[in-house]
Parts: sequence; structure tokens; C-alpha cells
Amino acid sequence: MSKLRVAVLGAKGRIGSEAVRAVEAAEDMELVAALGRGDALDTLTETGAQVVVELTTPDSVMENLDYCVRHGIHAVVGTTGWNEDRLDRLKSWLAASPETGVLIAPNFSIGAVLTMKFAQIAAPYFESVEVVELHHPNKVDAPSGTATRTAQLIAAARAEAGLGAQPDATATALDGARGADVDGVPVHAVRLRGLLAHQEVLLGGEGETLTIRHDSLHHSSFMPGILLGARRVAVTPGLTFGLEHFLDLG
Ligand SMILES: NC(=O)C1=CN([C@@H]2O[C@H](COP(=O)(O)OP(=O)(O)OC[C@H]3O[C@@H](n4cnc5c(N)ncnc54)[C@H](O)[C@@H]3O)[C@@H](O)[C@H]2O)C=CC1
Ligand SMILES: O=C(O)C1=N[C@H](C(=O)O)C[C@H](O)C1
Repeated sequence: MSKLRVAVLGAKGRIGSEAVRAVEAAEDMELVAALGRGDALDTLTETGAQVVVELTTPDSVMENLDYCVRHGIHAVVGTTGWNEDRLDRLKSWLAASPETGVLIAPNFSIGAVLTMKFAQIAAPYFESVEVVELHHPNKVDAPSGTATRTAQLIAAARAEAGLGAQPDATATALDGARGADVDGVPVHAVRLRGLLAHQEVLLGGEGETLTIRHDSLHHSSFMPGILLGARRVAVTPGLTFGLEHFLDLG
């Protein structure tokens, strides 16, 4: 059986360098390109890449995806910085290239995907909920893509259950003291040397609290999700948002 021809963008970065090793070690894949900032995207077509693993920066990801989709190269995207405007642009590119698949995964680790699922399930049963994400201090965006997605899923589950605004009597506060407001869910971002990627979802009801916590202790935690994404995106045209859809948890 022929191997899946995979390229990594952001190959010298923290997660990209780990992804290069994971693709090289996968028996059903061949690493055909490992590109860093400034390398020519035409290498992707010249090497016949079928799937690109995009692990760069929010300022690079759109240009890279524009190239991939225009050339019919499927993409597995871990890079953060997604908003409605960016998603709409990507969808319009995909509409013009209907055979191409793109997976955007706010988080590739199974524990983080389950955290989001568990938070979604728990959300309707608690009056209060806040998200705390904790990362290494080299991270360029805040709050994390995972925390933003988690808060959006919680907010949707609350709305569907008919829950209103959360109780909060705060009348005066320093800027930022109550975190970022993501669809009505406060999200707090900690940056601390020694950490990698961690998240807590704190839920509170009358006389009880529930804490859902996940810790990524090494970039290896993201690799099975990236490899699964590469295998599945090649046979899943259009946009898939969230690895849960490839884990039958969607
Ligand atoms: N979805 C997930 O599970 C995960 C997502 N991430 C996200 O992945 C992204 C990268 O994270 P890190 O590796 O920690 O950052 P990093 O800064 O260590 O790596 C990014 C790399 O991309 C390179 N780069 C920038 N523009 C490029 C371009 N146009 N073409 C090729 N390479 C380019 C940079 O030079 C750098 O080497 C971030 O958005 C981060 O939030 C990180 C870990 C897990
Ligand atoms: O920058 C990181 O490190 C991570 N980024 C992703 C995010 O913003 O959610 C995934 C994970 O938290 C690691």
C-alpha cells in the first residue's frame, strides 16, 4: 500500500519538530517536506504532498492554507487564532475546491478533547462556570484556542438548556481581573515558566463544585491526534472543526 505523503509547516517549532518525528516514525506515512518560516510553499507541490500539518503562527496560517486549498492539498491545522471572519474565508476557499479537506483542531490531545466534551455535558447542571488555562510563557496568544473553544461549547450548552447569565455581583474591578468574556463565560490565562498546556473548567452549583482538569505534560500528547487527523482528513472533504468528529465524539 502506498504511504500518505505528509509535509509539516512550522517544522522547527515546539510542536512542529515533534510532529516531524511522529510522521517519520509512522509506518503508513512518508515525510516529504519539513518547512520553516521563509521556505517556499511551492516545495509542497514539487514534493507531491497530499496532507500538510500546519503548526505555525496565527499570522502565517491563512496564507499557508490559501496555498494548500488552491492546490488541493489537505490540511491538519493546530495553529490558533481562529475567528468567524477567518473561518468564513477558509470556507469560501474550500467551496472552490470541494475535494479538499481541512481539519482545524483547537487541541490534538485526547484528554483535552474529552475535557471539552465533559464540560459540555456538565454545563447545563451548574449555575456558575469559569475556565482557567495555564501555558508556557512563550505562547503568543491568549486565551488559548482550546479555552476559547471550551467556553464556546459551554455557552452553547447553557443556552440550549435555557440558563441565563451567571451570578456575579462584581461592581468594581481592575481591568482583566474577571478574565476575558467568551460568550458570557469568563476565561483566565496564566503564563508560567515550567508549564506546557493545562486547563481547568470550574463549575459551581448550590453547595458543590466540580473541577475538570487536563494537563499536557509533553508535546507527545498531541501526536496521536495529529496522525489520526492526517489519515482522516485525506478522505473527509470540506471543513471539520474539532478532532472530536474524527473520534466519533462530535
Ligand atoms: N492544536 C493543538 O493541539 C496545539 C496547537 N498548538 C499551536 O500551534 C502553534 C505553534 O505552537 P508552537 O510550536 O508552540 O510555536 P513555535 O513558535 O515554537 O513554532 C512555530 C513555528 O512556525 C514557524 N513559522 C512561522 N511562520 C511560518 C510559515 N509561514 N511557514 C513555515 N513556518 C512558519 C516559526 O518560525 C516557528 O518555528 C500555536 O498556534 C499553538 O497555539 C500548539 C500545541 C498544540
Ligand atoms: O501554544 C500551545 O502550547 C498550545 N496551543 C493550543 C491552544 O492554544 O489551545 C493547544 C494547547 O493548549 C497547546
